[in-house]
Amino acid sequence: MLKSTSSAQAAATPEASAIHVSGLAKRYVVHEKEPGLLGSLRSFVHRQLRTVEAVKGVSFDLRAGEMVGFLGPNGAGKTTTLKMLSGLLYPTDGTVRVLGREPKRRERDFLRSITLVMGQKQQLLWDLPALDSFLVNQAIYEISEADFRQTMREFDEVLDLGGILRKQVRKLSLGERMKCELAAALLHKPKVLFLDEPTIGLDVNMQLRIREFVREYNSRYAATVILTSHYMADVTALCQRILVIDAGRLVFDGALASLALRGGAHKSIKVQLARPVSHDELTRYGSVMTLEGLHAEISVPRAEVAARASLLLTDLEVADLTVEDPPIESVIGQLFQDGVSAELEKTP
Ligand SMILES: Nc1ncnc2c1ncn2[C@@H]1O[C@H](COP(=O)(O)OP(=O)(O)OP(=O)(O)O)[C@@H](O)[C@H]1O
Repeated sequence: MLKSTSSAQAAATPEASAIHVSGLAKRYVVHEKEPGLLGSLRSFVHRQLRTVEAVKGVSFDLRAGEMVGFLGPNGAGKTTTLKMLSGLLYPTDGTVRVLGREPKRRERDFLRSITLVMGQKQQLLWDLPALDSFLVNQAIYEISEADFRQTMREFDEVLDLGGILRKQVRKLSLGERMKCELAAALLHKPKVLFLDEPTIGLDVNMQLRIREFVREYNSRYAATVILTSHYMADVTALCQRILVIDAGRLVFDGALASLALRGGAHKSIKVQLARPVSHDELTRYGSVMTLEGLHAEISVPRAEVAARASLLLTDLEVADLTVEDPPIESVIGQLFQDGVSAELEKTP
């Protein structure tokens, strides 16, 4: 697994970690059945079982107050890992400690100090106003009336909950519901947050609002946060360190910047042309990523950016030219495409 030096230096020792994970593994045994009645009968007589290795020997340590992005393609093992960290699933193998406790024991103190928010699952009661679910949580977590009011005021400042708390949850928009879900999950002021796709399906403004809320909560309460998101903007806005998991294995643990640099052996030259140029013509300067009308994006080796840009400016009529790092999602996408996990496993 690849570790960037900066993160290795910053990494917590197991004893001092808010979250300590070592050799964590989860295997699911899946019952497989052919479709149809015949399949059901066959499976009744002879059960076909298959083992899915969802998480394979994952290890990392997080310091208290650290906010880490947990990335990986679909089915990589992110949700399974978060469920093990929050005690919803028993690990098949390995050690997990969250604030010194073993999640699978689901001890009272442990449950009071964590929260798991899953963007795709809802915890609020569907037919009741969100406020009713908040009151249920107030009772469950034994939050005093004064603390409850104070927390509601704080959350309202960032999330603007005013007009929506008394509406039936099923009548809320997705964004409004997500704001309430987050607030309800954090009412008891947990010290550790597992956020699984908290912004999924939300528009850009609402994503910003949720991000702002998470940032504010993290800085106000020094909470440790693990965040999964398919929106890289969430991760780049909130996390300096990222963990990348692929096919159940941790393939990168380090600074976001160093991953961008590692994957970014290329840069993008974006040009606005003054007159149309053919695709073939542009390939002389690099690999043409897009060409739409007079706008083109060309990927060039990092070391040759200056030379290629100056050639472009000399040869063609250019109205505007900018040089940019490729977006981090394309860097990560490229890493997976190149079969990087196999390659990185060999990296000491
Ligand atoms: N309850 C289950 N029983 C059997 N297999 C499961 C179960 N839950 C997850 N899996 C399998 O484990 C693997 C990891 O799934 P997981 O949900 O952890 O991935 P993920 O990284 O969260 O994916 P996504 O980004 O799509 O949510 C997948 O192959 C999935 O099919």
